[in-house]
Amino acid sequence: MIELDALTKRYGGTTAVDGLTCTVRPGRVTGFLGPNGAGKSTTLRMVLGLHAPSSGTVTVAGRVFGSLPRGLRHVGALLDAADVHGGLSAVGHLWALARGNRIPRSRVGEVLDEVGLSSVGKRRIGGFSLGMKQRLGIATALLGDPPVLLFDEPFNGLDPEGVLWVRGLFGRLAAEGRTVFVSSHLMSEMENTAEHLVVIGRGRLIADESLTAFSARSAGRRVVVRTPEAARLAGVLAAAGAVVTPSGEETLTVTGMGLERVGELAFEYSVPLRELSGHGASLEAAFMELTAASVEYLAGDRR
Ligand SMILES: Nc1ncnc2c1ncn2[C@@H]1O[C@H](COP(=O)(O)OP(=O)(O)OP(=O)(O)O)[C@@H](O)[C@H]1O
Repeated sequence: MIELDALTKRYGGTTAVDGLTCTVRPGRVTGFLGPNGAGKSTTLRMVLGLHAPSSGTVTVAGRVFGSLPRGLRHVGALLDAADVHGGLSAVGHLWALARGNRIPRSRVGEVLDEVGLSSVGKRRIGGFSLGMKQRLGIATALLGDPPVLLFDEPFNGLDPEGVLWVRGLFGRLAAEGRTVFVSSHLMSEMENTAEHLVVIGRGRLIADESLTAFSARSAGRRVVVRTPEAARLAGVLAAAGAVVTPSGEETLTVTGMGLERVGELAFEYSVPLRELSGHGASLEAAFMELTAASVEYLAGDRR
């Protein structure tokens, strides 16, 4: 597992990662979510020992990763798919890495097969599309058959078929008992990918919970109630602190009060109901709301 303890990184006056504490567990896909500039890449670089923390610690399987020999066998990572030597072939690139990490050559063919690049293995990487580079980056991460895998924005440049394939792959890797930590700035990408979420904003932890718990929190935010006595019910609900908006002759939209309480009050005041339903914000909207205060740049500078 990956353990972050009060992990902090400062660049001059900017605090990119600010006292982050969490544990990323094996056997499930953990989504690492945050708006642009939240500190995701910086965190992943510290996990890999590429950047030293200003304070706090991060360990992989109980050890600082930089101190582990033959790194690719312990942690596989896709950070920046474009960061490859364009003059090499995919096979050449992977061979070089396999040699440096004492990984058998046979793994090169296996991982190219796994990511669907076998037929272009001998072609120069410089001619690859962004999606092909993403696949090569994933092949690189898988090369050492590591128990811990990090992926920074792996969906970038992938077509819908590619997105589905990556989701399936991550699910399989997690089911094999590996730790799979995947960053994204889009909740929609994580919705069908991750089982657990770590959400950050401006370098700070905002949420560390299952996707189910996150969904439950965002569901039922708006209650729609239909009754022939809409005006009377509106008065009762407003007096109890809800914000009530009529949306039709018999229909009210209620916020600031849960579905159960609306039902209880209607019962208490003998208001007959024809509909009582909870409507959630989309997960994307819930995520945006959660991180709104920590977005680095807002359109129109609405800060
Ligand atoms: N080498 C650096 N020098 C100075 N500031 C940096 C450096 N690297 C990152 N930062 C700053 O740290 C903050 C976090 O950046 P980081 O790239 O980790 O965020 P991110 O969540 O990965 O964003 P994105 O989704 O845009 O990739 C930003 O304000 C960024 O400008």
